[in-house]
Amino acid sequence: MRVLVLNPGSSSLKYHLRDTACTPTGNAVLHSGQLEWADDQEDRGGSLRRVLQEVERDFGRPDAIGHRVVHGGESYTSPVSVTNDVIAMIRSLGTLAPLHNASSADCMEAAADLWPGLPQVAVFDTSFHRSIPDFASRYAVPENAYMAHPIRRYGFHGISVELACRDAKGFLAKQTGSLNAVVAHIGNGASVTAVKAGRSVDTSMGMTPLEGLVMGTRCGDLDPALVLLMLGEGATASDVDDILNHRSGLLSLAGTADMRTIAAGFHRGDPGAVLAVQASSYRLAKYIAAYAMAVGGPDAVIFTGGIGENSALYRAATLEWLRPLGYALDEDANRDEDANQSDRTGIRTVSTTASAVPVLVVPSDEERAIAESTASLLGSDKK
Ligand SMILES: Nc1ncnc2c1ncn2[C@@H]1O[C@H](COP(=O)(O)OP(=O)(O)O)[C@@H](O)[C@H]1O
Ligand SMILES: CC(=O)OP(=O)(O)O
Ligand SMILES: [Mg+2]
Repeated sequence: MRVLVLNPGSSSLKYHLRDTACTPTGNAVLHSGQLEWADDQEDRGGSLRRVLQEVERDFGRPDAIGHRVVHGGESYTSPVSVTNDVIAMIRSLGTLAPLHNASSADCMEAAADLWPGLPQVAVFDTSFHRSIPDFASRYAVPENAYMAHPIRRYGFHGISVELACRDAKGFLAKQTGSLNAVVAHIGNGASVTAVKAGRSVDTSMGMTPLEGLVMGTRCGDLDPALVLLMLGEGATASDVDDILNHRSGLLSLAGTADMRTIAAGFHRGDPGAVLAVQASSYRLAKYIAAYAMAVGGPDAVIFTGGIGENSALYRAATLEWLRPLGYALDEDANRDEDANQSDRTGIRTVSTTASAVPVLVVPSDEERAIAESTASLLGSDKK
């Protein structure tokens, strides 16, 4: 089945045309691309239509579309066929994922306009985290105070984390369902997940993708009283949203959210870049140590996502904090130039054999997982 996968991020849309019938290691990429979102909503619709038209012109109409949807709330625990009701629910959850959900709903409507009747499937980042127990997902605040949606930790990046675990399990030759891992998905958005016996038991993102790690432009964990102080000093809710979602994180510490630029600054000794690497890696190391407890001892720590896969500096800085717990980096294997040491799935080990826990780099492939889920829901995965 030829599935067009649409993966809208906060600032861009990644799209892949995949053939799910191919290859033992996964589905084949027939075409892929990325567009940067325009700020204005009208232009967004136009750029979306152009992407779909370009795919149709060069490859013909796909058999189905698979969408990555960041927030599925409490309603969606597995992939679903897209209907008008589903689109409305995804839009209503947009208050909890303002950088992502509206884009998914826009993609679904643009595709339905251009290709009426073409099957569309929504695959949710939140689904994998439905196994998190109440003691880890419940916030100690009154339930439902002022909120349209249940107050709890939903967690995100589940599509990426689930597939990284599946791939790592093959690499480590573990039995199905038996993997204990701590998975750090570090891209523009970043989160870390505790996986026990193949199921998510805790994750650093929360009710929204703002909690947890220091991200490209998002603050991650902070004292919630800071929000009250800002409001008290005259900021509006939208000012606070802009500050915490768009102007914080690495950007606020180093003046850029791009880890490549930060790494260059770090090696020059630029204080902002040094602080950004220290603060972001320290936050991740704290979570890894805590989640090692949550999973009852990990079989592996996994780095994935744009930074996790490509930044030797970020991985080395994180493991340095974890050295007192016996984690040991293999400096040669960790070098990005050594990425060709990986197996054919692109997985490689960057820790020494003496390390308390093996540390792996596993390529993130959300598009492969979404294409597979789409074909599977539509009953065509055997074709
Ligand atoms: N070679 C590299 N070295 C360091 N960082 C990199 C490299 N390539 C990409 N990145 C980082 O990966 C980030 C994007 O990751 P990605 O997972 O694609 O993000 P998202 O899906 O959240 O938009 C960029 O911010 C960039 O800093
Ligand atoms: C949930 C999230 O932050 O996604 P991304 O990393 O793709 O922006
Ligand atoms: Mg991403």
